[in-house]
Amino acid sequence: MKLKGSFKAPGDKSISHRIALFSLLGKGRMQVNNFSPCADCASSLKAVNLLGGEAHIFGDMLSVEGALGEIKDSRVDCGNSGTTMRLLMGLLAGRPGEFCLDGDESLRKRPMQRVADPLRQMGAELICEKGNAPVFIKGKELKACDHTLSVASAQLKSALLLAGLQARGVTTVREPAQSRDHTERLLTQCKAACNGKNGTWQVAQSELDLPERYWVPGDISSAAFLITAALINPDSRVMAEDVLLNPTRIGFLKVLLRMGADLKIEQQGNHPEPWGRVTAGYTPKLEACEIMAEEIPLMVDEVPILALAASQARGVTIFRQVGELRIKESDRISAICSQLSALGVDIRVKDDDLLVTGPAKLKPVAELDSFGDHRIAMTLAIACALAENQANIKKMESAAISYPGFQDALNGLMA
Ligand SMILES: O=C(O)C1=C[C@@H](OP(=O)(O)O)[C@@H](O)[C@H](O)C1
Ligand SMILES: C=C(OP(=O)(O)O)C(=O)O
Repeated sequence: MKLKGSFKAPGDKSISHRIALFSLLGKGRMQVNNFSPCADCASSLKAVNLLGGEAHIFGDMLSVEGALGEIKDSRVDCGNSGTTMRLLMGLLAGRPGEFCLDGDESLRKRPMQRVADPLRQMGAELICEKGNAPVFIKGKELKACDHTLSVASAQLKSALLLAGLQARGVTTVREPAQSRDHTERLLTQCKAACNGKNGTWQVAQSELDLPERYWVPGDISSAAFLITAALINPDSRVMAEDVLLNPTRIGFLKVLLRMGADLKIEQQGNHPEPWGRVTAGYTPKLEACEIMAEEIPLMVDEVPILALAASQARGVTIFRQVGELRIKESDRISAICSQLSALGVDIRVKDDDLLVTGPAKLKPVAELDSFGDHRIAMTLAIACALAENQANIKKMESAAISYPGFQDALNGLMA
């Protein structure tokens, strides 16, 4: 299969979530262009409107009003979105009122204790039985805390920084390795009392001053599927335009460059975040490499598609310490191992390391399972395109959780 041409991924999901949810702590009217149309961000928008905010979407243009109105419903369904739930835990912990955050079957299995525990240290009152959703919150007056996180998680960091904006004193958050920094960037743009560097951030009580206009660059995590597809399919060359190039999100591009990929990264702007263009061309001789534990948070959502790239590289690619992937929308380690093995890939787990030996010739299969996980679904769709195999991928529709136009974008490049 040959892929040719350029494409624009939808607005970045992580940034879109934050833009929407932060409006609950801000003032002013904001117009957001290229807001993500995905199902996960729709959960955040719904939450904003229930919790007294005002968010209206027209195509990919979002209009949000910072002033808080009446709470319409304090029970919020976060759907499949871990980001919506965890950020709301931090945001609501210091708000007067009682709230209940729930989600779908997958979200109900994901750990919330890691957020609840440090929030309780700040005086928050939260109940999440066995550490899972539903999460009940009784808003309390919060006091600042100095947190040292045991896991590099941007969702956990963000929840604590959002709580810190409502707490008495200066809240410090230290992470063991750098994770995506959209919260820190946006808080700075909203003139919050915050500062920091190298994985240590401090915030003090502040209201957010929402920017009048905000443009969301394309989602590099969504673009990753089509970029990788071009690298592994003969005669292919694609260009991802207007895409986010934040250094804390492009770990997978750096790994692919180490593997010898024909990749060109051109930064074209720095506002509101670094963005530009990525060109990817077929690379017949990808070489295996070792990916260190501290690199994983910088590419955490790209591990499934990178594992497929590794299956086409010569030698053993080792992803160190990928345990966090077990607690995403599915157990992504088990999902990629079982599904790529079914396609004939030599893929194994040793402790928390993932080992992929290539190059593999993918074999045709009748059926594959995404386990309802969007990133697994899109990885398998790219694998099937490479194998020229029309397998039925169970719950392929889950791709819309982050990338509603995925199939059309892939077809468009194949035409
Ligand atoms: O903060 C965010 O927007 C996200 C952080 C990551 O999760 P963790 O921070 O829990 O690793 C990532 O997997 C998720 O897709 C989005
Ligand atoms: C893990 C993801 O999202 P969330 O944690 O917000 O559900 C993802 O988009 O891959």
